[in-house]
Amino acid sequence: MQRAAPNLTALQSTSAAFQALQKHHATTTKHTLRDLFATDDGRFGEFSLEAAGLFLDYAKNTITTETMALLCRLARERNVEIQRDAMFAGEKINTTEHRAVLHTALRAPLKSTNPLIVDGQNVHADIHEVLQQMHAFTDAVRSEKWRGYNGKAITDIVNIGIGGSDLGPKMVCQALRPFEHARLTMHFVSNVDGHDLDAVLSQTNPETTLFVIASKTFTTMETMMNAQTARSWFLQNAKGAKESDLAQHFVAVSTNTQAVKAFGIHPENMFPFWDWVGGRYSVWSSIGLAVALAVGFEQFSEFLAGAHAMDEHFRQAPLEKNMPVILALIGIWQRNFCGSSSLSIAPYHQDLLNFASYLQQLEMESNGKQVALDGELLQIKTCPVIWGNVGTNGQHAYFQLLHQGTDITPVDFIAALHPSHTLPDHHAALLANCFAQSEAFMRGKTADEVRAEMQAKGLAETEIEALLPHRIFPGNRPSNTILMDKLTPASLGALIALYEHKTFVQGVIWGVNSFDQWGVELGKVLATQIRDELVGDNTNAHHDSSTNGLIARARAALQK
Ligand SMILES: O=P(O)(O)OC[C@H]1O[C@](O)(CO)[C@@H](O)[C@@H]1O
Repeated sequence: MQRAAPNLTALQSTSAAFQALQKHHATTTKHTLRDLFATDDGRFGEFSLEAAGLFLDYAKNTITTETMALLCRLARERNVEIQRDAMFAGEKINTTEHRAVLHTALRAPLKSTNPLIVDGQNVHADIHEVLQQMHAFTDAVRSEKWRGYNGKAITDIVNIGIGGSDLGPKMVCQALRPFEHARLTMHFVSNVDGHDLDAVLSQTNPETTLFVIASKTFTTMETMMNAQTARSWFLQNAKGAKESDLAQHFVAVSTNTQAVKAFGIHPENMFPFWDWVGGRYSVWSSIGLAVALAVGFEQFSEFLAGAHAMDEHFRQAPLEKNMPVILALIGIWQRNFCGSSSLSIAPYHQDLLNFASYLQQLEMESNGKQVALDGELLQIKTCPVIWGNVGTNGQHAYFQLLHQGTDITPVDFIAALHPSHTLPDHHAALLANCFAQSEAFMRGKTADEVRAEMQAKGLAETEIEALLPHRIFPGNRPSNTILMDKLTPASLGALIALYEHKTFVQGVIWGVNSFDQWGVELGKVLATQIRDELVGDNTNAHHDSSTNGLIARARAALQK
C-alpha cells in the first residue's frame, strides 16, 4: 500500500545529515578542483551519468565520493523518495492550496495509462480528451481547414498570457524554431505595457491572425487587458467583421470556463486544464497549444514523450544515479554548504535564448520561500537567484565577474553535440568555447603560470609584477555540463523535466511547498488600488510619502 507523504518540515541545520555535511565541508576546502582532478583520473567517470537522452557531467564541483554519499543521506533523511512517489500518485502535496501536483500525468503515454483518480475524476481520461481536442484543432489550423472569418488561411498566432502561460510556450517555440510550420509566425504578448501588444498588432493582419488567450485563472490583469485590447483591435480593423466572427480568431486555454464564456469565447474554442497543473509546470497541458500549433501535434507528442522518459528515470533510478536528484543535491551543496547565492544558466545554443527566463520562474517562484510547509520560519537559505544568457554572448558581458569577481557563482552549461543548422565551422567553435569556459573556471591560472607566460613574451619584470594580480584567475569555480545529442522536441522535454524534478527535490529537502506562490499577491493587490488612484476619483492615497509622490506625478502626467 502507498505510504502517505509526511508533511514537510523545515530543514534544520541541527539535523544529523546536515551536520555531517557541514563537518565534511570543512575538510573539502583543503583541496581545490585542480587537485581533485590531478589526483584522480576516474573523476569524470564517477561524477557523470546519462538519462533520457541527456548526459550530465558534474565532476567540476568541489565534491568527493563522500560528499555525494552524505548528500544522498540528506535526501533520504528528508524523505525525497516518499514525497516523489506521493506526487506521482496524485496526493495533495500542495497543502496550502489543497491540490494534487500532476504535471507528470500530462505526459504519460496514451496507451499505458491506468486510471488516476483525483477528486473522483479520472485525470488520464480528461487529459486524453483535451489532447485529442488539441490534435484536431492544430491539424485544422496547420492544414488551412480552419480559416479566418473571410476565408483566408491563418498566418500569425498571438499567444496572450503571462508567467507560466507565456514563458513555457515562448521558450519552447523558440527552442523548436527549426520544426516550425513555414506559414505560421508565432508571437507572444505578456506585458501589460502596451508597447508589447502594439509591437505585435502593428505587424499583423487581423484577417489572418489567431489569438490564443492563455490563462489558468482567466483573471490575471495583464492577460485580460491585452485580450480585451486585442478583441477591440480585431473588431475595429478586420474589414466587415462582426462579433460572431471573433470565434474564428480567439480561442482560450484556461481552467475557468465561466470567465472564458463571459469574455465571449465559445466553449468549443476553449481548451481546458486543471487546478492540479501549476502555472510554471503547465507547458505540457493545453497551455502548450501555441507549441502544438507551431510544430504540429506529432512533435508536441515527442516533446511530452521526452519529458516522460525523464519522469520514469526520476521515479525508478536510485538516488545515487538519479539525474534530477544529483542536480538538486549539487545545488544544495553549493547553496547551503559552499555559500553561493546565485546560479548562472549558460545554454550554448541560441535557440535556448529564453531558457534562463523560463527557469527563473520555475525555480524562484517554486522555491523562493522563507517558511516550511508546516509554517516554521526557515533558518537556512533556500532558492538561489537564477539568471543567465546564451553562450557565447554571456562571455562578453558578465563572465568577467564569474572568473574574477568576489562571489563564486556556479554555472550550468547546456549544449547540443549536433547543431540544427548546416553552416560549417560554427558548431565546433561554439562547443570549444563552452568546454573552455568550464575548464577555465575549474583550473584558473596561478601566479606562477601568469608570470611564466609574461616572461615568455619578454615583458619587463616591473611590468610583470604590476600586471600579475590582475591576470591571476583563482579557479576552483564549480559548474555542471549537460549535453544532448541535438535540440529536438524529445531532448527539450527531457531537459525541462530534469529541472522540474531538480526543483521538486530541492523543495522537499528545504521543506517548502514548491507549488504555491503567495509571494506574488501583495504587489497585485496594491497595483489594483494604485491604478484607481492614478486614473479614477480616489485621490485620497494613504501610502508612504515616496509612493504618494510618485502617484501624484504620474496622475498629473496621465491627465495632460
Ligand atoms: O495563467 P494565469 O492564471 O494567468 O497566471 C499567470 C501567472 O501568474 C502567477 O500566478 C504569478 O502571478 C504565476 O504563477 C502564473 O504562471
